[in-house]
Amino acid sequence: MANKLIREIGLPKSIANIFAARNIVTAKDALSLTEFELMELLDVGWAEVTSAVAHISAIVCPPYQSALSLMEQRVQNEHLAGHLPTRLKGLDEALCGGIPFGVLTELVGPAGIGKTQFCLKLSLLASLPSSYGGLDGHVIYIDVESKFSSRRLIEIGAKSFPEIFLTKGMAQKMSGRILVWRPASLSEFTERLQQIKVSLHRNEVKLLVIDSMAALVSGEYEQGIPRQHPLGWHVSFIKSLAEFSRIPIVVTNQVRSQSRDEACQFSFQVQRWKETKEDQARYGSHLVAALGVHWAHAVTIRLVLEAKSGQRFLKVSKSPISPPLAFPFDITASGMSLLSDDGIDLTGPDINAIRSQGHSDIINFTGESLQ
Ligand SMILES: Nc1ncnc2c1ncn2[C@@H]1O[C@H](COP(=O)(O)OP(=O)(O)OP(=O)(O)O)[C@@H](O)[C@H]1O
Repeated sequence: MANKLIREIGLPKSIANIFAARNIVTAKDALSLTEFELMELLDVGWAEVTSAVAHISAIVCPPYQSALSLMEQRVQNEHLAGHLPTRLKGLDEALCGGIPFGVLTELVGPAGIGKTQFCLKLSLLASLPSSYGGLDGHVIYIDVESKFSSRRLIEIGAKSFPEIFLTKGMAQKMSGRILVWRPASLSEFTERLQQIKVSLHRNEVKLLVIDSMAALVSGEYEQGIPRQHPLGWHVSFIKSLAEFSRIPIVVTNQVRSQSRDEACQFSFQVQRWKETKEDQARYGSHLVAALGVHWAHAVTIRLVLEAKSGQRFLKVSKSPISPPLAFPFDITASGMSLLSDDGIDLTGPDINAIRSQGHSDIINFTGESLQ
């Protein structure tokens, strides 16, 4: 605004020419001087100077906006704040439409519980034509652990959307929209992330998946909690990327055992540690998300995938719009499916607990491994 050119802001030509002749080009140049200085410099009267300054100020100052007009703008922009439906009815209802645009959604859970399966399905849904309820866009899938399986992707597509995937050429078209990138190191990831805004725009990307964020720093936590968060910069950058690009960003996070040091760094926390141990005994969980508190604050939605008594559960553990809920689920050839769309209410430590009870019985998929 301050750099607006004086010749373009509708001053009477006679006075605009005098400003130009004295090399006062922008609104900022003019408003940096007092009226008296302007009178002296331009060699014009008080009335002309004050009227010109008032005109320049009125043009460059952002106008007041009423609360009503701000609300109207918000309603108008609501289409930008959309959702990617997961097609898991209970979850979509809880999240008021699905995975929201413009924020980070995290999937956390033990190995083999189904995080990648969920990400594959979301990628397909984002690439699907809008006539089929998709976002009709590209997906950038950052496959940190080389777990992405194109055969499994096509299998989920063919079983979930046979009308599209069994049409000639469509499987190629859909999978061609999913751009997979495997960073070799954290530094390569960091470098590429800095340029990703351009890729998101150029490729009309409608979903960004990072599977998994924790794997980028695997080993960092083995010696206890690091002093500085190794992904501190990335957390802020990815969050701002979601806000800037208005697309859903889904990241996976792994689990690790909670250490005693972590639960009671100070003497007053010893009681808390005892309670934690009791909760762990009661809830059968000693697992926490691999990336710590700093990361947890950055995510808007946390979905915990866990195993309890040999059954998989998907929990909405953090959401600004949904109460904490749990849905039993299964993984079939068509991907994840909820066994019930009625969420079970969660309270207390149950909300954040990450269990892996009877986990080994359910992750052992005996079918052909798809790469
Ligand atoms: N075709 C299929 N049919 C049924 N279940 C399958 C099929 N393919 C994979 N699974 C299930 O998905 C599980 C693997 O899930 P996934 O790879 O998403 O785990 P993850 O949570 O991403 O694990 P990690 O943290 O190790 O990456 C398998 O253990 C199996 O139970």
